[in-house]
Order: sequence, then structure tokens, then C-alpha cells
Amino acid sequence: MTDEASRTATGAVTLSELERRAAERRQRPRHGHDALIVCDRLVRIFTAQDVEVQALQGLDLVVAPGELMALVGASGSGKSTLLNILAGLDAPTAGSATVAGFDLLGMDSRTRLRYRREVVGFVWQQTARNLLPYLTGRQNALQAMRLSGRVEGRRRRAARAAELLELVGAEECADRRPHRMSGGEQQRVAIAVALANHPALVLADEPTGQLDSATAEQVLGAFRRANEELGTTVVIVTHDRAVAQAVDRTVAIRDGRTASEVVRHTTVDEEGRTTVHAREYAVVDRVGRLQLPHNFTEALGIRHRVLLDLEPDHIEVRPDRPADE
Ligand SMILES: Nc1ncnc2c1ncn2[C@@H]1O[C@H](COP(=O)(O)OP(=O)(O)OP(=O)(O)O)[C@@H](O)[C@H]1O
Repeated sequence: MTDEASRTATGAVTLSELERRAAERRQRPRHGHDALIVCDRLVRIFTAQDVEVQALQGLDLVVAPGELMALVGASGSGKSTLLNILAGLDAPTAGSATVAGFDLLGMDSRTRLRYRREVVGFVWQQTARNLLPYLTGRQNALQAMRLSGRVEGRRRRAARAAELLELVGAEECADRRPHRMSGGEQQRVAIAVALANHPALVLADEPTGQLDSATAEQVLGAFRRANEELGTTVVIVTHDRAVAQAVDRTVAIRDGRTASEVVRHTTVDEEGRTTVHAREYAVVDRVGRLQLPHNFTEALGIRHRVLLDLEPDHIEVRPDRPADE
């Protein structure tokens, strides 16, 4: 339709043009339609002793199926709050959060239980929170399957427990109880247990926080194998730079919002040498808000406002200062 045809003589948009635009909007795929996790303007407010803490302040996050990604950020930025919501352990105050088609705000308690048993698996920093101390590695995995009923038949469950312990490199822990496993072994067995019910998503909160760097690398290797071989989406909250730099995408959270992200891809040259390329992006939310990195605003003394200029292929952001300063 030409612009003239879509307007009345007085310049107003015609009714048929408005109807056409509405139909076009309806046909457009909705935001994050092919994603596994979609958080939209997520807010979580805690109230303690009449004081309100806004742990999440309109956080947006989209994670595609099959991603291996990390969430980083200063202490108190809201990482664990977000993970608890994604785990179905806590409910947001406002906004929306969907994981594998489950609406995390609107779930009744039965659906929530099913979600926690079948859709997500967790690995926490404290090894004692991950495994039952009186069961062996194999029994821990079997117990998780028995509780959900998702893997039917004793033989199938036994085969799956053995496969998963092998996948994470912890076969030798099958007949050992946690107190006879090292910290790294306990975390690898915890990954096997988290994977037991074929979850679409595994969430991990500081899974290498109590481990030395060599052991942390083995644990990360187990997450990577789960991601590559089973296609499980993995989201790891971490302060460990080595972990944050080893995943495909690292999203930084600042003051309860996603602020920036680093995306990595690997290339192999003619001589077979691999190079990892990393690029940092600022995140633009759905209404166009952008958080400028703290070191950038500090370097230019930016406080309350900036001057924006639209260039053909970029936007210029300049401090609001008189030109002769
Ligand atoms: N149950 C709660 N009651 C009151 N305030 C809370 C609660 N849980 C978290 N907070 C507050 O919410 C904010 C975000 O906390 P959160 O634990 O999500 O941060 P984090 O980024 O995971 O920090 P860390 O890296 O130290 O674990 C903090 O100010 C914290 O004090």
C-alpha cells in the first residue's frame, strides 16, 4: 500500500491500514518464540524488616536451546535470585519468565513440582546440597529417576545411571558414598544426577566455587559433554574467570539487569590451529534501553545525560558538556 492510500485526506491513518498493521503484528513470531528461556522485564522485590530490596529490576534474558552459557556479576547483582526463579524455587514479583513453555509466574504447585523434577536439573556450590549422603553415586542417580517416574523400568534406570556416570567421568564413584568422593567427583556425580530425568535445562550456582583450578576444569568438562552429547542447555552462575571464559556466551548482570555479554566463537586455520574470538556487546532491552559500561561512563565523566547522534551505520554517544570545555 502506498503511503497516500494508507492515509485519509486529513493525513490520519485509515482504519484498513490500522487493521493491516495489527494483522501483521499478530503474524510476527512473538519475542523469543524459539528460545528455551525467555525472561521479560523480570522484577523481584524482597521485603525484610520494612526495607525493600529490588534484586531484579526489569531483567531481560533470552537463552536458545542447546546453549552453554555463564552468568557473571558483582556480589548482590541478582544472579542467585534469577537462578532460583529459573529453578522454580522462587517466584518473581512482576514481569514474565518462561522456560521450555512453562510459565514460571502462573504455575500451580503440581506443575511446579513436575517442572522441578522433569524440566530442570540443578547443581549447587555446596556439594552436600546435591547428593544424599547415605546413598552411593549410582543410588543417587537412581533415586532422582524413581522420584520423577520419567525413566521407566529398573533396567532402563540402571543403564541410564551407568551412562551418565561415564559421561561425567565418574564411573569409579558408582559404588561410593559422597564422603568417599573428592570435591570434584561429588560435583561430577551431582551433574549426572541433575541430568538423570532428561532435563531440557541444567542450572548451576557456583559449581566450582570450592574447587582448585584443575578440578574446576574437569567439572566444566562434564558440563560441556552434557551440553554437546545430550544437547542439554546449561546456565552456570560463576565468579570463576576460567569458567566464564570457557563457555560460548557470558552474560553480565548489573544492578538486577542484564548489562553486557561476551560471545565467543572458535575458528580453525589451514594448519589446524584453533583461535577463540571473543566480542563484548552491550545489551539493548526491548524498549531500547542500554546500560553503558561503568568504566566508559567514568572515563568520560558521564553522569545524568548524553548527547546522541544517529550516523548512517552507528550511534554516537557523547558527554553532555559545552563544546569549548
Ligand atoms: N531472601 C532475601 N531477602 C532479602 N534480600 C535478599 C534475599 N535474597 C537476596 N536478597 C538481596 O537481593 C540482592 C541480590 O542478591 P543475589 O543473592 O541474587 O545476588 P548475587 O549476584 O547472587 O550475589 P552473590 O554473587 O554474592 O551470590 C542483594 O542485595 C541481596 O541482599
